[in-house]
Amino acid sequence: MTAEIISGKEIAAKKRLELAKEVEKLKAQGITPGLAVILVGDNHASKTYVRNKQKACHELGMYSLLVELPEEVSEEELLKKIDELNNDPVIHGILVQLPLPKHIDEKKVIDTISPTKDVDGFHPVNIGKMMTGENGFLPCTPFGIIVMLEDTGISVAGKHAVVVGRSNIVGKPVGQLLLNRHATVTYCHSKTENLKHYTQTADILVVAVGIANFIKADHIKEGAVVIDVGMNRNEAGKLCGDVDFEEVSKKAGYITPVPNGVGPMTITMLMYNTVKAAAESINR
Ligand SMILES: Nc1nc2c(c(=O)[nH]1)N[C@@H](CN(C=O)c1ccc(C(=O)N[C@@H](CCC(=O)O)C(=O)O)cc1)CN2
Repeated sequence: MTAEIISGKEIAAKKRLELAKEVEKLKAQGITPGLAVILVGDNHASKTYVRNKQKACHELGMYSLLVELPEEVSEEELLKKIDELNNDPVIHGILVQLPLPKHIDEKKVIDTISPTKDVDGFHPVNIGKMMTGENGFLPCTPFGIIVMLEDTGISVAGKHAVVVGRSNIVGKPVGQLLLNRHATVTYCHSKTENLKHYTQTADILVVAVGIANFIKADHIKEGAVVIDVGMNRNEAGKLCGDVDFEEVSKKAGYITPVPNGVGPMTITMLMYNTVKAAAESINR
């Protein structure tokens, strides 16, 4: 079997066309969705992601504000800036690009963002809402994975979904979102014994471990849906995922590539959440 490629790039482009129309409608009502991105320090990768977020805003006709703070900024100053943005009516969404320097408590920072502007979906209020299935903001990468599955016509209900990785940003929430859609979910992680025992029974396998080419063909079941959230550099410095695409794509039913798989969906769902925040601000 040769897997069908799920192109996040193509699905993201289609979703952005739909979003552009929503932005137009909001603008006709006098509201321009506005996103504030806070970048602390000069991490090269973070700068690229932030630039791409700004570009996406501009392409959709949204307002984007970049707040650049030096690596040495104090936690207090950062929290003060967030508070200012919480009270700024032209800003509907706020995100602090991660990772943050070691001297800043990430949890405190996330907790300071107003849940109504938390377009990353990382605030405990939004995480709680996700768990109970209430209306809130869903974290962008897990949300993007669900949209990719839906767009490809892959049904989740009743399927065995195995998530390898348990980060707060990807692993835990993607398992919850799959559970909310009636999958039977198994979480695996670095302490899991006999990983293959679980991955080989997965109808849907989501991998977010941060180890290049970690998942091999013998980890998966013939015809499985394989979602690769990894973003690593191989020995040659080439971008690659957590899944050995070369061999796994010969056995899987569907597979996401790296690049152009899950990655482009992350920024698209961020735009979606910002438009949603702007629309919901009308009724407050
Ligand atoms: N506040 C946040 N910080 C971080 C998040 C996040 O969702 N919110 N996620 C990641 C970084 N990230 C967005 O911020 C992100 C990473 C990768 C991509 C992407 O499109 N990747 C491309 C490849 C890019 C390349 O060539 O290097 C792909 O997979 O095709 C988008 C967003 C950590 N921080």
